[in-house]
Amino acid sequence: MQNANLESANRAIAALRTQAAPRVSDEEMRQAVRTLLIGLGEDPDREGLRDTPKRVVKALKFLTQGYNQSLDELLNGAVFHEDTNEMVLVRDIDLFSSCEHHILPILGRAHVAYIPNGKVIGLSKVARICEMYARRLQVQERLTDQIAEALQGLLKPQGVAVVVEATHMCMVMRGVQKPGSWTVTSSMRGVFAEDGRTRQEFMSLIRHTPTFH
Ligand SMILES: Nc1nc2c(ncn2[C@@H]2O[C@H](COP(=O)(O)OP(=O)(O)OP(=O)(O)O)[C@@H](O)[C@H]2O)c(=O)[nH]1
Ligand SMILES: [Zn+2]
Repeated sequence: MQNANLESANRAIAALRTQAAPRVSDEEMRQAVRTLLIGLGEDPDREGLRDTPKRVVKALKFLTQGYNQSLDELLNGAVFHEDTNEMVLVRDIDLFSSCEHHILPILGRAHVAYIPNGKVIGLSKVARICEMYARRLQVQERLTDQIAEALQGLLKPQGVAVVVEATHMCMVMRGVQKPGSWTVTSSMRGVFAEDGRTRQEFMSLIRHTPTFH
C-alpha cells in the first residue's frame, strides 16, 4: 500500500513535470535569474555576472536532478533473495539537499537500516535512494519518510529505520542565524517502531565510532 502511494506520488510528479516542461525553457529560467540579479542591485552585464544566469540554472537543475530519477531506474534490478534475519545498516551517507522554503542547502547525513524478510537490496542502492530524494526541494521530515517508505515498499522487510541529521543553511546564514544547530529526524517502520530493543541496537550502532575512521 505504501509502495502504491509512493509510486502514485512519483507518477503525479512526473506528469506535472511533463506538463510543465514545455512551458518554461532554459532561456526563460536564465531570464528569471537575470531579473533576480537586477532586483539585487547588480549589473547582470558586467563580466563576472555575464554567464551567471546560465550557471545558476545549470546548478539548480543539478541540485534537483532527483525529480528526473525513478526508483525502478536507480535500482537496476539489484534486489536479491537472501535468507537473513540480521540488521543491515548503511550509515554516514552524505546528503546535499535544498530546503523548499528558501532553496538553500541542507547539509547532513543519513543512516539507513532494515531487517530483511527474504530480500536484500544492493548496498549502493540504499545510498542512491537517499540521493534521489535529497536532490529535490525538501523538508527534512519528508526526505526521511520517503527513504523509509521506498525501502519498505521495495523489500517488505521486517522493519526499516532511517535517521537524518542535517544543518539547514536557512537557519545558519539567515533568519534565526544559528550555526551549529542540527536537526535530527527519524522514520521507524515495523520492528523498529514496535520493539524498543531493536531500535536501541540501531541507535547505538549509528553512535558507535568505527575503528577505521
Ligand atoms: N519542519 C521543517 N521546517 C523547515 C525545514 N527547512 C526549513 N524549515 C522552516 O520553515 C519555516 C518557514 O517559516 P516562515 O516564517 O514562513 O519563513 P521565514 O520568515 O523565512 O522564517 P525564518 O527562517 O524563521 O526567518 C522556518 O521556520 C524554517 O526554519 C525543514 O526541513 N523542516
Ligand atoms: Zn529553508
